[in-house]
Amino acid sequence: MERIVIVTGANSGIGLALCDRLLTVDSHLRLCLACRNMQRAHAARSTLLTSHPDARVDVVHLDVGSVQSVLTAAQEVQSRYSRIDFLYLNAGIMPNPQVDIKALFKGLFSRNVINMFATAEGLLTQQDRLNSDGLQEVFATNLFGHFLLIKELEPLLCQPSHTSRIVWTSSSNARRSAFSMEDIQHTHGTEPYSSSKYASDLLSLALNRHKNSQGLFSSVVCPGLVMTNLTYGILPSFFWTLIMPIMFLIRIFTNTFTLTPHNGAEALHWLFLQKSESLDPRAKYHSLTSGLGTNYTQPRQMDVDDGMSEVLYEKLLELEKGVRRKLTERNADKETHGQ
Ligand SMILES: NC(=O)C1=CN([C@@H]2O[C@H](COP(=O)(O)OP(=O)(O)OC[C@H]3O[C@@H](n4cnc5c(N)ncnc54)[C@H](OP(=O)(O)O)[C@@H]3O)[C@@H](O)[C@H]2O)C=CC1
Ligand SMILES: CC(C)=CCC[C@@H](C)[C@H]1CC[C@H]2C3=C(CC[C@]12C)[C@@]1(C)CCC(=O)[C@@H](C)[C@@H]1CC3
Repeated sequence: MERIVIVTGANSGIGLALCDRLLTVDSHLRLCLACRNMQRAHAARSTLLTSHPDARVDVVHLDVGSVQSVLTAAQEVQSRYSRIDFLYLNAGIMPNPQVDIKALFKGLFSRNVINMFATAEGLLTQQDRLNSDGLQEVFATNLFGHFLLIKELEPLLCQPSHTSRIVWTSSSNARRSAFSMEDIQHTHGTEPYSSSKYASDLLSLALNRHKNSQGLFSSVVCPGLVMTNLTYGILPSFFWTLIMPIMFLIRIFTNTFTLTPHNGAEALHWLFLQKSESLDPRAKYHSLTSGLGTNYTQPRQMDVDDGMSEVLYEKLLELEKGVRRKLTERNADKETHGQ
């Protein structure tokens, strides 16, 4: 049977590499690229069709950072497909990143050096802002938009006698201490990326608890450090190229420096080949690349618990209600003012 796979943020980096890898293992796939920029989406589609001329690749407009866009995209998806086999929640942002150079040098001479390179703990901060829905942009893009998408697509994801899978592109940068249940959007801190990724780890656990009985299974992945537009926003590409020999050296000690989008997509691709019964809801599946360049996937236990994941789930449901109410009011307002 033809499998239907949707990938958000599929036009570049890890998302695009994943699409290429999926089409290589299953040429009968029906792939849907869910992207915010249609020009880039069509360019990605053309690239994929060049290497896989017989593939079925669709494109749908989706800005996960906009509530209206998520609702419209979900309607479009429901009109096109009768079920979803895999939903890869991969779109993500890290706006205005700042590297703490002092902490980097201090870390280099500490016993924590390997962990520092693997997780960037204490090295990175970002500057977030409010989006047009009144939500923190990083939270809205990396987490909430995807949450809303799942809710909207439930009729396709939770079907009797059919198993559907969700895969979150999380990060080893996800940290409990960057996340606060009193401030789930991370309005007050300087690590919205870490917070949003930790929230996705919690949410995945909650989704498994609530939805496994309806045939929906959620997993979490860390692709490792990959050279993509996201990392080129941290340091310019020429700098990364300059330090490439050092990065290959570091890879020997951590294996988390996967570096290429193809390598980074390893665990996402691996999960596609696994049966839902074999998945561990508390594991984060890491893409790893050895010093000799061999790719493999390794599950590692996440720092999450059921209590916290349930509280977050309830908070997201509350927020969803509020956001929908606001949107209805805004649309009604537009109609009365003839816009
Ligand atoms: N690179 C790395 O080292 C790591 C990356 N990750 C995660 O991997 C995922 C993919 O990132 P990566 O491939 O590295 O970076 P890219 O910037 O190459 O890819 C991010 C993708 O997300 C899309 N996107 C961003 N915002 C939105 C939005 N509002 N709506 C729809 N699509 C959006 C981008 O679209 P557009 O082209 O229009 O901007 C792009 O296609 C992210 O979730 C990131 O956090 C995790 C760990 C490490
Ligand atoms: C490698 C050298 C010599 C210098 C680069 C230092 C940092 C810029 C770099 C070290 C660890 C990196 C890292 C990330 C970004 C760049 C670093 C901080 C991430 C946070 C990128 C996005 C993710 O989701 C994480 C998995 C990465 C963890 C490691």
